[in-house]
Amino acid sequence: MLLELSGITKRFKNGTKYQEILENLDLRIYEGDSIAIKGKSGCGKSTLLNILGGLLPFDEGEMLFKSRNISTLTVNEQAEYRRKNVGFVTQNFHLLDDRNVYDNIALPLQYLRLPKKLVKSMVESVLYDLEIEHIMKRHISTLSGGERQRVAIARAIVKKPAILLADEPTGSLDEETEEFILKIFDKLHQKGMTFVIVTHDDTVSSHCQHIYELHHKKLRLFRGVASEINSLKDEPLVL
Ligand SMILES: Nc1ncnc2c1ncn2[C@@H]1O[C@H](COP(=O)(O)OP(=O)(O)OP(=O)(O)O)[C@@H](O)[C@H]1O
Repeated sequence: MLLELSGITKRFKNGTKYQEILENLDLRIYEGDSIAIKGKSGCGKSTLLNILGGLLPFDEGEMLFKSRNISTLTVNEQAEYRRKNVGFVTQNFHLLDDRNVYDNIALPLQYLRLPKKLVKSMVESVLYDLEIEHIMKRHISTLSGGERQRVAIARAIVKKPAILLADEPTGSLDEETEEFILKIFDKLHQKGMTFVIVTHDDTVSSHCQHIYELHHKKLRLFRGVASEINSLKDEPLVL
């Protein structure tokens, strides 16, 4: 198993009160899984994605990555976990506007201190896969939304992460660009990449093996293998 969440509870402090967002949530992710997470606005999808990515601490429970307990790692060790294993595609891309496409994609590899030659060949390979070689010298600020999204995906996958986390990856794209992005995810899935996509879009989730809904602070399975989720105990299974 790649990632295992057991009994995760997450609260945010708003003023003097605590708001519980996730309660005793369980999830098992196997290598090569493609998972969609749906749910109403504000139900905690991004919170869950940030926990999976090691960006957000939680209050109770345990998260194991390849049997290693992530919650007990130091801040530096958690940063290392993210750098090495997690690719993130966020809603607003978080690209560096004043740098070109090549530099943005190369950044995660530079953080890993890989040799320049290797960085070049890895960036070129992903530029080719995402059909964005022709814009590699363009500054991010000059790109369209669809182009930015492809660059954001390229940057997330260039280091071949163990898991790719994507928050509404087709959120503001037109149909044609969405189709292209979905083909990329299909190809990545065929190559064995594991990913979790937060999405409102049924077309996007239909490309995933397992579809969960975040509902009442827990996950319930919409489509997939029921034995892979423990939190179904209290929830109806909709197939
Ligand atoms: N840092 C924070 N401090 C306090 N409250 C927060 C924080 N981050 C998120 N929340 C609250 O937690 C709840 C869940 O937020 P989250 O962004 O995870 O929802 P979501 O399901 O991703 O929503 P959307 O679909 O609208 O993007 C919301 O009520 C939000 O206001």
